[in-house]
Amino acid sequence: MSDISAPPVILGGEPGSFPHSVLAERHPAIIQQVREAFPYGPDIHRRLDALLDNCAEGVIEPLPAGALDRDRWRTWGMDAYAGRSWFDVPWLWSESYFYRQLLEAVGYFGAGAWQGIDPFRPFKLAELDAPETDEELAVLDTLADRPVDERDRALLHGSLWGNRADLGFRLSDVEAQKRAAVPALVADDSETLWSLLPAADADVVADTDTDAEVDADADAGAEIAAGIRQGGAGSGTGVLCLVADNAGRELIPDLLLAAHLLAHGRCGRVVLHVKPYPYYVSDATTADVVDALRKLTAARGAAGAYGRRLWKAMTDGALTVRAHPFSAAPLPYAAMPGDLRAEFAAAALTIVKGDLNYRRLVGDSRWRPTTPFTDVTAYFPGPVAALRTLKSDVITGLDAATEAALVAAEGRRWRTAGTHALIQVRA
Ligand SMILES: O=P(O)(O)OC[C@H]1O[C@](O)(CO)[C@@H](O)[C@@H]1O
Repeated sequence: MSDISAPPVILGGEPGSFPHSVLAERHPAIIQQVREAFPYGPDIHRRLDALLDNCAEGVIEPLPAGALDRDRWRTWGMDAYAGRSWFDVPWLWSESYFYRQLLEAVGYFGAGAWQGIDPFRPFKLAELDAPETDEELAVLDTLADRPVDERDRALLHGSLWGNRADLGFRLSDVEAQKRAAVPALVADDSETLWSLLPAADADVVADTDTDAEVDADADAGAEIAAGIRQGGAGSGTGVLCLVADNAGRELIPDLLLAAHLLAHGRCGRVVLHVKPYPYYVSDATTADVVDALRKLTAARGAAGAYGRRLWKAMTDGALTVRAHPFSAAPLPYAAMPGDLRAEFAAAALTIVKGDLNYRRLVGDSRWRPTTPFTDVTAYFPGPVAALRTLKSDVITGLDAATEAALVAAEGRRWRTAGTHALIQVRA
């Protein structure tokens, strides 16, 4: 193993740096958006004001004595960081704690009327209902009769590029969606990824049924069951852990990929890891999975067929949703607890989605970009793949020529603009 002694962790304190802008500009903007999205009463407005002041000038305050997860946050570093500036502690920690404090302010965990009300839900639903989402779903009809390896690639890339759909990112960077994505990946280990899963059963019929076919089927239940039997036709019995990132336009392609892998026997079961509570604006929770499935099942054409198949997969256990508390921890995955470690160890492959999960996977440190990804993820208990669009400074696993070309063309911008993407795998 080459040099993996971790370089300094990224802090948010350097004015002009990307992390600093997230703490100083994005977080106040998010407070404002949330405030405007609900008719909260005066108490919540006061608490949001206090959080706004606290983020700008104050020091990190501990969670209130009655908070149910207070002890957990103490083990995650709250005692060490309370009393210090938001800008002086690890950025991963302060950014994560901001979302926990925002939920505190809006009464998400309280005993009152706002308990359990996701402050980001209006933004997530608006995205799910956007015409762009329907356009993306309609593309599935054109894939239905393509060879399976073409569908493999299309659905993997759909899941990868779905990671551009990140509401927190767009809140602070309204131009983000307009910038063209650069299709060439900065690292592409997709062949290794496919090699970790049993070969697709090529005899399996296309995993999409058109509405016409569904209508022709007198018994919709039989159609759904047939879809699942197709899923059983391949040879894969292994578990695929899919560590989700954003809801809506990222989660839908993630679910489509899961359905495709199940349908072609490339795994026997998918465990979808989501956040236990609203986080980083658009991160997916169980409620968001249900919304995405409803969206799919209500769609026409191939998308609807995928939706029905996924719904059935959930009810019969082929697709399970998991909301482990550590999924919203302010810590790298290297610090994961034993039960989660055992789950990932037992999986044939864990696919980790998105920028935040990448930061947690490799450690939110100032790595040299050419530090091997396989070295920094050597601690991970099983084969792991990262699918990520680049939205923060951390990067590993580049070859020197790629790094040099990116720097020559864009300076540091390629790291945070959300225009580049990667697929990295440690087998
Ligand atoms: O939804 P994603 O891909 O995890 O992106 C969220 C990322 O956005 C950021 O806020 C930076 O843009 C990071 O802090 C975080 O890693």
